[in-house]
Amino acid sequence: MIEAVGLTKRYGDKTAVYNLSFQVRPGAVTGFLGPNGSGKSTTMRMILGLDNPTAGQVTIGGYPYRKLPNAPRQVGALLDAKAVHGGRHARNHLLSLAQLSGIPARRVDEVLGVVGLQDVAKKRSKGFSLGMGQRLGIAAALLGDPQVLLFDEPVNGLDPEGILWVRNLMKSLAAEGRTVFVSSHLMSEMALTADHLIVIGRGQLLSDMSVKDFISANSADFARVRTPDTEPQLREKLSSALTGAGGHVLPEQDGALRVTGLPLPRISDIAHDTDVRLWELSPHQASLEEAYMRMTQGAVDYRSTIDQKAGLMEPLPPGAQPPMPVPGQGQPGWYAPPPPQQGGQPFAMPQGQPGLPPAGPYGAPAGPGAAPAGQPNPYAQPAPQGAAPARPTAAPAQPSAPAAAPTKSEDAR
Ligand SMILES: Nc1ncnc2c1ncn2[C@@H]1O[C@H](COP(=O)(O)OP(=O)(O)OP(=O)(O)O)[C@@H](O)[C@H]1O
Repeated sequence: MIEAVGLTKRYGDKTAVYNLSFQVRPGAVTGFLGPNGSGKSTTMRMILGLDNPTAGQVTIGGYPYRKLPNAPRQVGALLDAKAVHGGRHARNHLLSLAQLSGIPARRVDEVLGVVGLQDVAKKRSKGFSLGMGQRLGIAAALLGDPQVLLFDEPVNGLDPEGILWVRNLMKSLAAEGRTVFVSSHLMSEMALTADHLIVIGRGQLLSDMSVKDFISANSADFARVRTPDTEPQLREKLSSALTGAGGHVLPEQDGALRVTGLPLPRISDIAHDTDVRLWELSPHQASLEEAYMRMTQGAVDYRSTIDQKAGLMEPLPPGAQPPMPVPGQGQPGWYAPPPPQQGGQPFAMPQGQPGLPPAGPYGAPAGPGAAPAGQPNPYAQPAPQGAAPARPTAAPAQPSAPAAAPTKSEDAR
């Protein structure tokens, strides 16, 4: 088991991880999710002893990584697939790692087979594609047949078949009773791969629960209702009637209404009773991707500005309509509205925290992410009430590269 308690990491005045406490249990795949720069890699480096926590601690099987007996045989990790000597053959790369850890050479050939690189074993890794590099990194993680495995974005650059292979590999490693901790940006992929999810934003814990609980807490059903575009007053009329009947109504970007709290037949009856024609009445379920976006939207550091494409766009011909955005399909700035529980938490709380105090800054639950005694929360700047999170007007500076040097990452394997 991996256990973090009050884990905090500061780089100068930058707080990368703040008071993070969680457990990663054996026999399950635990997904580690968070937006760019939220502290996933930093946390993984601290787990692997590549960075020292500023405060708190993290242990594997009760030991900090550096004190773990025979660590390379107990813990395997893929942190940075590019942390490879490009001039070495794939097999030689693995062989050198194996020799450093007292792992027999035959194991190298076994893992090359497991990751499907046996045919390119004698090729220099600098000629490898992104996906082949990921496979080589996974082979290195598996080398010591460890009980604890950490993967930082293992599906990065893999084709659909590779993604499926990684998914099945993670599951089978967990089914063998191993501890599998895997970071990703892809909620949809994690929903298929992981049993448990830990979500962080700006270095703080946002959610710690099983995928099953995450789905039931966040996949609210809703109805999409459209009235004739040509008669906006009908939309207003229906909206008031639905609200009066106890529904919760929110506008969609394309002019439709998103209704929760009323079953479809009731919506239909209300429309009929108020003499409003409908162009659409359809059942929907908020996707996990939407729930994740909603959960992390206050903790996103790097956001694109709208590309104005000044002078590049063809003017629309007179009378033509711009293309309709499709809800949930990633149009810039579109987020699902909050789930139906009005006045409740915007998202479900971590396990074992019933009756938590109100959400902390950036939607972080005040419980697990709350400032430890005597330590001010560096993120505790009040967000403007009711306002969307501020968007930078210019692209922010590129975050500095993580500190883990290739040699260090190799040590961790
Ligand atoms: N060595 C370092 N020195 C200074 N700042 C750092 C260092 N390593 C990470 N950071 C900062 O800490 C924050 C967390 O970075 P980290 O790489 O852990 O995030 P992440 O969640 O892994 O991001 P991504 O999903 O983009 O890989 C970022 O703001 C980053 O700039």
